[in-house]
Amino acid sequence: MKIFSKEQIYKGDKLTAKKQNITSTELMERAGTQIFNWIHQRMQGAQVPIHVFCGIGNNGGDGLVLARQLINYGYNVHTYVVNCSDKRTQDFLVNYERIKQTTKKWPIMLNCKADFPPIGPDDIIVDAVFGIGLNRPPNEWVKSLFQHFRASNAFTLAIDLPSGLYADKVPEDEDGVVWANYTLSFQSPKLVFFLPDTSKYTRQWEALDIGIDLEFLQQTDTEVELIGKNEMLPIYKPREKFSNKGTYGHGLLIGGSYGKIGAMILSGRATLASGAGLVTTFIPKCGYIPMQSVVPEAMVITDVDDEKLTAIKFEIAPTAIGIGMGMGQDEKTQTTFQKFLKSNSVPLVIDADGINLLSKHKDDLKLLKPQTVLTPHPKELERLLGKWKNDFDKLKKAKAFSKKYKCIIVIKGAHTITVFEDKLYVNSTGNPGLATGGTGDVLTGIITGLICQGYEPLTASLFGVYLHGKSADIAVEDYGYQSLTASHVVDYVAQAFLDLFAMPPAQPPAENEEENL
Ligand SMILES: NC(=O)C1=CN([C@@H]2O[C@H](COP(=O)(O)OP(=O)(O)OC[C@H]3O[C@@H](n4cnc5c(N)ncnc54)[C@H](OP(=O)(O)O)[C@@H]3O)[C@@H](O)[C@H]2O)[C@@H](O)CC1
Ligand SMILES: Nc1ncnc2c1ncn2[C@@H]1O[C@H](COP(=O)(O)OP(=O)(O)O)[C@@H](O)[C@H]1O
Ligand SMILES: [K+]
Repeated sequence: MKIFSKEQIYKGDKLTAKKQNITSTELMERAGTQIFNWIHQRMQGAQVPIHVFCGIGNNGGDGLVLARQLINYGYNVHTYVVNCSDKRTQDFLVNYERIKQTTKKWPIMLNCKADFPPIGPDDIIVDAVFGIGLNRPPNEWVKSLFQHFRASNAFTLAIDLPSGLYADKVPEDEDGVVWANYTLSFQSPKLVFFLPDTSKYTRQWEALDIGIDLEFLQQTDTEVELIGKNEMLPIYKPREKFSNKGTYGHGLLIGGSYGKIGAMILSGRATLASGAGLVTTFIPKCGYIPMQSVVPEAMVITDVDDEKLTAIKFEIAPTAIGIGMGMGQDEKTQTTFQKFLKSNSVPLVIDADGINLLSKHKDDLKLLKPQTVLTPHPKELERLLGKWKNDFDKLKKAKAFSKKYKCIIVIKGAHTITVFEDKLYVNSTGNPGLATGGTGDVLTGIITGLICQGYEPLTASLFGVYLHGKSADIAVEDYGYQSLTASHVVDYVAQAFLDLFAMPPAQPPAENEEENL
C-alpha cells in the first residue's frame, strides 16, 4: 500500500475534484460520511455521549460533517469548535452553516480552558481539531484541551491523524498531541503511525476509501510503501515440478564463536526453512558437533580455530552468503572478515558483528558490492550512522548511507523499515513476541535463503522481513508473547508461506439471508 506525502494528498484532492467534477465541499462530505458509516456500523444508534471537537480547517470541516450526520441519526452529540485561529477554511464555513441549519444545538465555541466541557470515561471523543495542515505547535490552551482528553480516559477516535501530530516530523512536546485509541485516516495511513517516536499517538489505525482518483493513486510514485500480503503475493516464486536442490541455490552462513554457536544454528535452520536447496555453515571448530547434531540438513566447514573465526576459506560456490551472526569482534576475525569482503562477489547479507566490525572500520564500507543487505537493530544502526535527533533524521541518514554505499538497510524494530536509496518500505507483520534473543539471526537466515532462490536482494529483504513477522504472528497464537522463542519463528515459517494462499475466513450470512435459509 502506498503511503502518500502531505503534498501528494493535497494534489490528489484537487485532481479528484476536477476529474470527478465535484466541489471540495462534496469531497469533504464523502470523507465525513465515511467516518459516520464507520461509527454507525459499530454503534447502531447507542446513546453514548459523543463529543466532536472540530478545528477551523478542513479537518474541523470533516468533524462538522460527521456531527451533522450523527445528529440526523439521533445520536447523543455534543459539537465544539476549537477556536484557535481566525483563518477558517471555506469548507469549514460551509459545514458550520449546514450544522446550524440542522440543529438548534449549535456548536459550542471553545476559546480557553474555562470553556472545556466535562468528559466521562465512558464517553467518546472525536478528535477533528487538526489534520495534515498543522504547521506549528498548538498553543497552551489547546495543549491543555488535549491533556483534558487524555485525562478523561474516554475512547478517542482521531480523524485523519491525531491532532498535534505532523504528517512529516516529530512533535517536540508529547502533551501537545492527542493520544488516540483509533485513527481513521483518509485513503492511506501516514508514515508517523509506524515510527518508534510517533506510533504511540494512535493504538490502531484504519484507512478509509474516499474515492480519490484511481489513476492518480496508481500512477503516483510514493517515497514510502507499506508491505503486506497484497504486495508480497505477486513476487512469490512457486516451486517447479522438475526442479532439484540445485535449482534453489546454496546458502553459506558464516559466523559463530564460542558460546554463540546457537546463532548459527538458528540462521542455518531458517535458511533451510525459507527454501534454499543447500545450506553450508562456516563456524569455529567448537560448533561442529552441535551443528551436525541439531541441523543434520546443513553441511559444515570449520575454521582452523576452535573458538572463533580466523581464516574464512571455502571451496564451495555459494549462491548467497549471510555473515556476522554470533561472530564476535576478535582482531583475527576482523582481519579475515576484511579479507573476505575484498574477495567476495556473491550476494551478501551482513548482520550483527559483521555490522559492528564495519562500524569500527568504516573504510571497509567501500568494499561492499552494490545491493549488499545490512540488517542492523537500532544499536547497530547507531554505530553505523552515528546518533540521530529523531526518527525522520534517522531515515534521512539511512537514505544517504544507502545511496553512498548502494546498500539495502533493513532497520529492524516493531515496524521494520527497509531503506534502499530514496525509498522506504514499512513492514506490517510481527509482534512484541519477537523481542527475544536470536530472532534477528533467523531473519538473516531467511533473507539469505530467499536470495539463494533467485529473489533480488531488495525483494528478498522485503519478503524475508514479511515472512519473519508473519511467522511470529501465527506462532504467537500457540505460544503467547512471553514464551515465543526464535526457534518457534523458524518452525512457523512454513505457516507464513501457506498463509500467503489462505482463503479469507467465510463471512457469516447477513441477517436477512439467514432468515431465507
Ligand atoms: N484526501 C484527503 O485526505 C482529504 C482530507 N480532508 C481533510 O483535510 C485535512 C487538512 O485540512 P487543512 O489543510 O485545512 O488543515 P487542518 O489540518 O484541518 O487545519 C490546519 C489549519 O489550522 C491552522 N493551524 C495550523 N497549525 C495550527 C496551530 N498549531 N494552531 C492553530 N491553528 C493552526 C492552519 O491555518 P493558519 O492559521 O496557519 O492559517 C490550517 O488552516 C485533512 O487532514 C483531512 O482531515 C478532507 O476534508 C477531504 C479529503
Ligand atoms: N516489539 C517488536 N515487535 C515486532 N518485532 C520486533 C519487536 N522487537 C524486536 N522485533 C524483531 O525481532 C528481531 C530482533 O532482531 P535482533 O535484535 O537482531 O535479535 P538477535 O540479535 O537476538 O538475533 C528483528 O527482526 C526485529 O524487527
Ligand atoms: K485530527
